[in-house]
This record gives sequence, C-alpha cells and structure tokens, in this order.
Amino acid sequence: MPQLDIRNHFLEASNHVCKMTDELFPDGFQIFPSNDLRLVDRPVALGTLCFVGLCLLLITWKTVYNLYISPLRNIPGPPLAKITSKWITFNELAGNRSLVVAKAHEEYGPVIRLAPNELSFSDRSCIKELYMSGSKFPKSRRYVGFASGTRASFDMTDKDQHRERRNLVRHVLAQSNIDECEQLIADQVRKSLYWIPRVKGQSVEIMLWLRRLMLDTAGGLFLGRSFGALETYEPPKFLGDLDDFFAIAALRWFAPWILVILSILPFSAVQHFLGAQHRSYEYGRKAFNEYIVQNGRHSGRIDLLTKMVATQVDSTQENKSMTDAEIADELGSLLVGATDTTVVVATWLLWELAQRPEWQKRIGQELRENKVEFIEGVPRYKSIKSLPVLDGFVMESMRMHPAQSIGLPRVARTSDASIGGIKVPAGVRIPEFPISNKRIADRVPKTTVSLQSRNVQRDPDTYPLPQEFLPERWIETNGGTKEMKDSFIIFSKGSRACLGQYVATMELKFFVASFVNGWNLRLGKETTEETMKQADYFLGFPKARECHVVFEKVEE
Ligand code: HEM
Repeated sequence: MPQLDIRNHFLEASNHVCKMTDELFPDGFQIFPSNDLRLVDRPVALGTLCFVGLCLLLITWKTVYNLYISPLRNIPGPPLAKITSKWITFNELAGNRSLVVAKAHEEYGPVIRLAPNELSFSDRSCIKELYMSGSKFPKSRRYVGFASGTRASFDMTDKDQHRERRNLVRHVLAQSNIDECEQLIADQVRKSLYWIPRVKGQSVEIMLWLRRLMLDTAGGLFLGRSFGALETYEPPKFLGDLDDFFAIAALRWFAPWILVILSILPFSAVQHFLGAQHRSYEYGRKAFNEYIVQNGRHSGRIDLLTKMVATQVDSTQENKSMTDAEIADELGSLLVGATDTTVVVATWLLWELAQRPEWQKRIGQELRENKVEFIEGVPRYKSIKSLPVLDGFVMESMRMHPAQSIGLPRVARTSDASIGGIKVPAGVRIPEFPISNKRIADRVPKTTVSLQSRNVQRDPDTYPLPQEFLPERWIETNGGTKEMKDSFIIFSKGSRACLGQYVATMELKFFVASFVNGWNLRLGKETTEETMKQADYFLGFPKARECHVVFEKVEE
C-alpha cells in the first residue's frame, strides 16, 4: 500500500479550500493581511474553521441534548437556564440569585430548572427528601470551597465522615454548654451597649458594629478570648479576611482557573488575598496551641474550646474523639460560620425593629410585665427566652429574611433518587457514558438540587399575607403552627441543620431586649429601601452593606 504523506495531503486540501475561497471572494478574504504568510495562513485558517465548526457542532449537540434528550428536559424554567448554566452563574455573581429564583418559581411552578444540571424546589413537602435524615442527597462539592486544606463538619461532603464529626461537635454546642457560657455572650452585648449613650441622637452604622460584636462573641466562645473588636477604632484584620474568605470560596466554585492564574502573580496584595482562608483557620490553630501550652488538657475555664478539649479527655475506644488538628480546623470553621450569618440576620432584625416603634413598645412592655431583671443592661437568658412577643418578632424577621441565599445545594449520587416524585438523575453531563472509575465519576458534575427558602418561608398556605411583617402570626399560634415550624428553614433541617441555632437565637434575643430597654430606635436617613435591597453573596446582605440607626433615650 502506498505510504500516505499526510502533510502533502493536508496542504493539497488546504490549497483546494483556498482556491474555492478565492473564487468565492475575488476581492480577498484575508485573515492575515500579509501575502508572505499565505502558505502558513491557509492551514491556520482551515484549522480555525475546523475548530469553530467543531465548537458549533458541540454547542448545537449540547443544546439539542439539554432541550430534547436530557432526563430533565420536561422540567420548566427560564429558557436560557435550560441550555446553559451561565444564566444562574451570571445572576449569582450579580448578587441576584435568591430574588431571581423566587420570581422564576412564581412563573414556572414549584420545581424549576436553573441550569442544564440544576433543579430548584420551592415546596415544603420536599424538605424531607432533600435535607432530613436518610436523604439521598449529600452536600454538593461547592462546600469544599470553604475548606483550605482543612476538614470541618460544615464542609464535609462524605456522609459517614460527617456523621462521626457532627456527633462530637453537637455535643460541644449542646444547649446545656451554651447556657453555661451565657455570660461570655452577655458580656459582649454589654460591651456593645457602652457605646449607645455616646452616640445617642446620631445616625450610626450598625452592620459593622454588629460584625465587631459577633466576632468578639465567637472569639470568646471558641478561642477563649475576644478579638477586642468592640474596643478598637480600626476593625480587626479578621473581618477583611472573612470578606476574602467568601470571595475565594466563590472563585473556587465558579472559576477555579482564576485562582490558578492569581497564584502565579508576584504581587503581595494578590498573594495576601489568596492567603485569607488559611489565615482564618490559623486563628483556630493558634488559639488551640496556646490553650494547650497554658492549660494542658484539664482546665476550669468556661468556654467551648475547653468543652472541645474535654471531649478528647472523656473519649473511650468506642467513643472516638477529635485529634488536635481536627479541633483546630473545627474552631476556625466555627469562627467563620458563627460571625457573618448572625450579623446578616441581626442587621435585618434591627432594620425591621427600627421601623416599628409600636413593636418596640410592645416588647418593652412585655419585659416590664414579666419583671425581667437587667444586669448592667443585659437580662438573664432564661428570663427572656420564652417571652412570646420578643420571640414572635425575632421569628418573623428570620422568616422574612432567611440568611442563606444559595438554597443549600445538594447533589444526586444514586440513580434512584427522587424529590416530590421527580426522578433526579445522578449526573447528566454530556457525553453520557457509563463511568466505572470512581475518581472520574466523582468529577462528573451531578444534578444539583436545592430548596428556595425565600419561597418556602413565604408560602401563602402556611403564612397568610406572606409579604407582610406580622409577628402576631407567631404569638397567636403559640410559637407557630406545625406547618409553620416545619417550613421554617433558616437554620435548615435534619442531619446538616445548623448546630449554632441556640447560640444565634440567644444573641439575637439578647440585644433586641437590651436595646429596647431604655432606647427607642429609628432608621437613619442614609438607610432607604434602595440601600436595603437584598444582594446575595452566599448570604443575603443588604445591598449597601450598611444600615443606619438612631438611638434615642426613652422618656420616663
Ligand atoms: C442566625 C445565624 C445563623 C444562621 C442563619 C445559620 C444557618 C445555618 C445553616 C442554614 C446551616 C446549614 C448549611 C447547609 O446545610 O448547607 C448551618 C450549618 C452550621 N452552622 Fe449555622 N447559622 C447561624 C449561626 C451559627 C452559629 C452562631 C454557629 C456556631 C455557634 C453555627 C454553626 C453551624 C455549624 C457547625 C454548621 C454545620 C452543621 C453540619 O453540617 O453538621 N451557625 N447554619
């Protein structure tokens, strides 16, 4: 058989195409203007054409697949979302995710397609299959973006590994332990009250103030010392690191290649940015090491770090405990997880409170009627924990403003998983072929599913007049009907539900009670509907990232 000279064959073919091009475009069709490049540019042009052709073919095939062949093809949703994930990515990067998804649910129904491989649900009946024990949907790999070579309960995606760790952390964050540490939280609230008489009558930005307060509270609880954030003029560096922490987590998910490029840039500011996650966890490591040096493994100190170390001492062969490194990772993660979540919820809460003088009066009256005693401005938690008016107000604010905005993503891992009768395939990416290698299979994007908390917590069947702020709905139903409680998912539900909800609720009730005891709140003129529009960056922040409030002394 004659040997085929591929190169000649290729050149011959390209000359043939060029001849055709010359005939078609007698006035010239030049990708490269120089005639000297002619011998080179023809193969290059042909290569480019082939490449573009292939891309078009692939895009066409993907579009046809996503629209007509995919197992998710019959799920309604915005037209663009069915063919590309860029639609939801764009909305998420623009900070619009929860609002856009909430609107799409109103238009297309309770199950919608947000991307070729992503579904969103808005019916409370799906909570069980999505999040409760026995769910077939583990956490999506998106959570790995929150770990920086660390493994903490929040970001673990493996079910068994998580169950073991959660049992240990849950024990540390048990209600009885938090009650024991109550004074650590009360002390920080007390410190924050110190400023109020000094700024009375002035418009003060409370979001940064709340960040300082929450950070100091988390520091006191988990590291055994506060950051001193409430006492210094400059906010601590940790808060800057926390902003970068979330930005890096987002980049890891949406565009990991940007992180690769950034990592080779020789600019100290860029390298500093990239080190934010590591630095955030470093606080946990440092605090743990110092603790062991100062106290050994037995200490009478009252904080959650001491409780964590105690789990090591109490452990038996069957009852495993965390290693030193695992405790340090957990501390770093708790510090991050406890700060901005509570700040966001507290900011919306104070914004709602500042607009409602009648509710400030009602809460104040309830405190007086129940003879709640204030010790240096802060009450004992047990005296306010179950007050219905205070509770109703806090619950209603959390219903209207669920902090999480990305819907707590989960993935389908088994082929028999379904939600609300809809089969959710485990991975529908093209090319569709059976993959036996586990490592490759893990990398094939799975179908992502999530529940839209904004819609669930504003479902008119469960919450009549859902867009109205009505704390009475909780008061009149004695803390909420079964349906209201079942669909209240700000802290999620089931085996991955928030382990810090008792701490968070204690903090929120502490400062509402402390603020209305002696102070009237109203909004500063800098804060408007526009500045308080929600912008979603993992958490649902007010758009301006600030909220101005004026404190005025209550007339005796
Ligand atoms: C109002 C403030 C808070 C809100 C709205 C909130 C919300 C949540 C939500 C929705 C989750 C589930 C995440 C998911 O499944 O994807 C979660 C998990 C978690 N939260 Fe919170 N949280 C708050 C405060 C706190 C605080 C103060 C702590 C610590 C004291 C904390 C510790 C945790 C931990 C450890 C997890 C991981 C649980 C697990 O995966 O097993 N949270 N939180």
